[in-house]
Amino acid sequence: MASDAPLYIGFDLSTQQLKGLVVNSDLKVVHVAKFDFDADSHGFPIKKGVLNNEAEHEVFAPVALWLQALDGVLESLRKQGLDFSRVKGISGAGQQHGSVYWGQNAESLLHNLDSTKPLEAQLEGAFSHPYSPNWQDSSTQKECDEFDAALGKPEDLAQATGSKAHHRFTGPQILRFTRKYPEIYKKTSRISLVSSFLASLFLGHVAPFDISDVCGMNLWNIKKGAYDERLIQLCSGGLGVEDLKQKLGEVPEDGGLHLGSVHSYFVERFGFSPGCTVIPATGDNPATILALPLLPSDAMVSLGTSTTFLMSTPNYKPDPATHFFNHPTTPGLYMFMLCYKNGGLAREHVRDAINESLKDTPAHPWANFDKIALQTAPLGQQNPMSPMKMGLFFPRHEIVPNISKGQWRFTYDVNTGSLQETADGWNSPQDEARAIVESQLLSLRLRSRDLTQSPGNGLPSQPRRVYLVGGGSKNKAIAKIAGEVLGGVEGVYSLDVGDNACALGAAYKAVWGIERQPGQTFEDLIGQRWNEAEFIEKIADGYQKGVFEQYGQAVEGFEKMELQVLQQEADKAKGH
Ligand SMILES: Nc1ncnc2c1ncn2[C@@H]1O[C@H](COP(=O)(O)OP(=O)(O)O)[C@@H](O)[C@H]1O
Ligand SMILES: O=C(CO)[C@@H](O)[C@H](O)COP(=O)(O)O
Repeated sequence: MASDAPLYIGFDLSTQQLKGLVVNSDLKVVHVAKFDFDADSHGFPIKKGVLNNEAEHEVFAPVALWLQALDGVLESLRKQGLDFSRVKGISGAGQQHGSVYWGQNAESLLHNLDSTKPLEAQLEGAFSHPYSPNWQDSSTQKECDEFDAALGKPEDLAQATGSKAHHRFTGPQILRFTRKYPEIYKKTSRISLVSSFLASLFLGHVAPFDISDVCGMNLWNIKKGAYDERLIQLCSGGLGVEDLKQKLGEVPEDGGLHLGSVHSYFVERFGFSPGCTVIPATGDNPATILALPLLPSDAMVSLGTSTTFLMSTPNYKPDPATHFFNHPTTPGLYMFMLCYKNGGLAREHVRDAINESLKDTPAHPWANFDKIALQTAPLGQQNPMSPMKMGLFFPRHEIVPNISKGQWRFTYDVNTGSLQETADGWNSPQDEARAIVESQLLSLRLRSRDLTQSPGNGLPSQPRRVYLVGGGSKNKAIAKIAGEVLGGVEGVYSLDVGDNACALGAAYKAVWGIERQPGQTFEDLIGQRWNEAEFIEKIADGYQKGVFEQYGQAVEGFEKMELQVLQQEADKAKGH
């Protein structure tokens, strides 16, 4: 490839780090840089990228941290020798739902960036509020109840916006903000999502929301393609409907839109070409499905801080337990998503408990966890007559099911259908290595079973392929169990970029935005350039007759277990 051939950057501003990944027009990765918030930042008392106010169930991140991270990633790419003048397009991905509150002087500070100074030094004053509510926040139960009731029932909100109300969704978060900080809200000039915040930095003015990421707000009526007036009215908290609309701004439909050229700050400081174009940044989950030409029969499981299950589908079938978003690039397609707060960090708790109980912290911290998970029989069953062990492991308040933090252990007798809450027969924490992975995967299987179809030949409904991405996708033990629980006629795959799928999807979005022919879809352009043999690897078997059916029976017990815990929690709340 010529030494002046075009390059494209995708950024991933997630919970625990910012990544920047550079690809060429052939979709090959040429640079990756990472800024780990806990390890690489200075001046912020964060843990796992966030701050907590336990008393109010708040979780939030300092916005200035992200500025420091962007300075760091760009410097790191420069050190790697990236020729910024070859970069033709920039796009990005942001952790979903988080909101950034810009102050009155934001546009002028963004416009007048001084290329001799880092971003953090000159934009700290651009925000009316220094923190962005994080997706792990659960402070908005009251506001969620109001959103769920605003159109009738939670089902009606899901039908309109793709999701029932969720603590982390931006609409309920903004409503709480109007109540907790009315004066700051009034002084806020614009509200960005984390994705549009990222695009704003490169553009040098506040960027519009992305057509997919806007669906994570409980404000956007997906079928109408417009904000829902009743929800905007509620969200404004009585502080002005038109004012809120102005703070939110327009939402362009085209995910490949040319938002404008990169700001001169980046041209002067890093040597970007003045013609380098900014393409809308989207949510981290929508970006993840752009990391490969995903077929509607495929499933992706993102094992990041959160666990998410993603499918691309032409069928809009909202349900209060799931999420639908506009597809980030392709009108007429939707993205189906399940999201769990208790993903990577919950598995880490079990991993650490096992290492502690063995008084052994191996060089590879997952070694004991993996070994024990693989040595344990599916569902801890010694033989088909013995009861299945299953549990819920929630160090944080979970999203689906909506259950507060806690840990529950059960046994389930398939032959009698009897379910018992008991730790008898459990060897903790050892048994929990397999049980936590199974628990997370059984929840995915339970909630996605209506979207999968039989691949033919009399086989049961299941995905064609399961693609694992995110930090946990490196883990072969988890991959093996994923194939056993979820199936996948062609197997379980990982991308050769490992945990960088989200940044890769953002970079591909930039390639498509710049190089597409008129009317050419993302799937068509990426499909033509995609080199399957080079880009993905089969890491585990998928469907295995016998064990898949065994987990099918476990799903029944798992559903019962969730309902029982939900009921117990509801009774506890009523003081029974
Ligand atoms: N070998 C591994 N096995 C299991 N989980 C892992 C492994 N390596 C990393 N992880 C998990 O990956 C998570 C981070 O995933 P990543 O996708 O990089 O983060 P983010 O959610 O910030 O995008 C961590 O919480 C960690 O538990
Ligand atoms: O809340 C959601 C999706 O609804 C999360 O998936 C966030 O988007 C953060 O993701 P990661 O940091 O785990 O990638």
